[in-house]
Amino acid sequence: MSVSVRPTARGASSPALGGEPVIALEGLSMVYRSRAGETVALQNATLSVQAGEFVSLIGPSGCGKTTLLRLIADLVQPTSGELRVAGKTPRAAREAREYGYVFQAPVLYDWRTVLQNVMLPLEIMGFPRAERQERAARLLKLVGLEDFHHRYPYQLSGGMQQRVSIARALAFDPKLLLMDEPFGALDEITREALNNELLRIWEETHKTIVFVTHSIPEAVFLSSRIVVMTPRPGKIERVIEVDLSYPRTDAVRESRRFFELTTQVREALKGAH
Ligand SMILES: Nc1ncnc2c1ncn2[C@@H]1O[C@H](COP(=O)(O)OP(=O)(O)OP(=O)(O)O)[C@@H](O)[C@H]1O
Repeated sequence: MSVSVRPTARGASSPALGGEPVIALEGLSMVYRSRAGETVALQNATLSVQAGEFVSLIGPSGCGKTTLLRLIADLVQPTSGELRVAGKTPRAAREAREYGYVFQAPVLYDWRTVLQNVMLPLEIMGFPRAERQERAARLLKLVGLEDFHHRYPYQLSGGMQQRVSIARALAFDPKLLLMDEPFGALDEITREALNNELLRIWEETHKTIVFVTHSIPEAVFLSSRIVVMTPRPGKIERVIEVDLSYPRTDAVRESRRFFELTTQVREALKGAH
């Protein structure tokens, strides 16, 4: 896979990348109905994500971040509004395997090796054996696990298991990666290491990433834009452009601008309350 150098702060100028947005939502609402009553999980959300952006969704518990990701992934259907993913309806996008999904906890099969876990979606879709192996090996190299093909999930740390999940989510080489707080359960040091890894993968593969997090520094470090959400009803409060240039290194975390941006996001979250 070739490594490309991105324009600096490409997120800040991402609309200039042009073309059809990878995700376009307009006036999107989602109301869950249960015996306990109705919950407005998302109200009148409008957002568009361009190819190659790294967009984080941040907000307090229950503000609809997972719901928004699940709507994009066609795991739930909106109550009203418009949603296009890769120019298609969410259903058509799911059927065309336009996205990969990484869950909060790694969902791996204990009885399959790392390699077999990554090959699973390809196996289900009937890819020939040689191609399955070649793709899975390439993806494991991408996530830094080329020496762990024949280990089982229980033999890996939590961070390594999430890397396997990321490799598997990329099996069909989707344009879009949806990540629901994938590093939330990890200690701070491992989390920062995986943040660095994820940015490297993003820069190498040119994916579009939508990333849910509760962590302000994580959102600022990774994103080209941060979508700040409010709870009850879940709304998009503000979208903050992150004008830090890529590639981002650990030094970025200690820069004045990083501090200013984390403060800006914190203030927006407070305002949202
Ligand atoms: N299947 C469901 N049925 C009923 N209500 C639901 C369902 N799923 C989510 N909700 C409600 O919708 C709202 C938004 O939930 P969602 O999981 O999207 O929030 P979130 O921002 O991802 O929260 P967290 O940060 O805690 O994961 C919450 O009030 C939640 O209780």
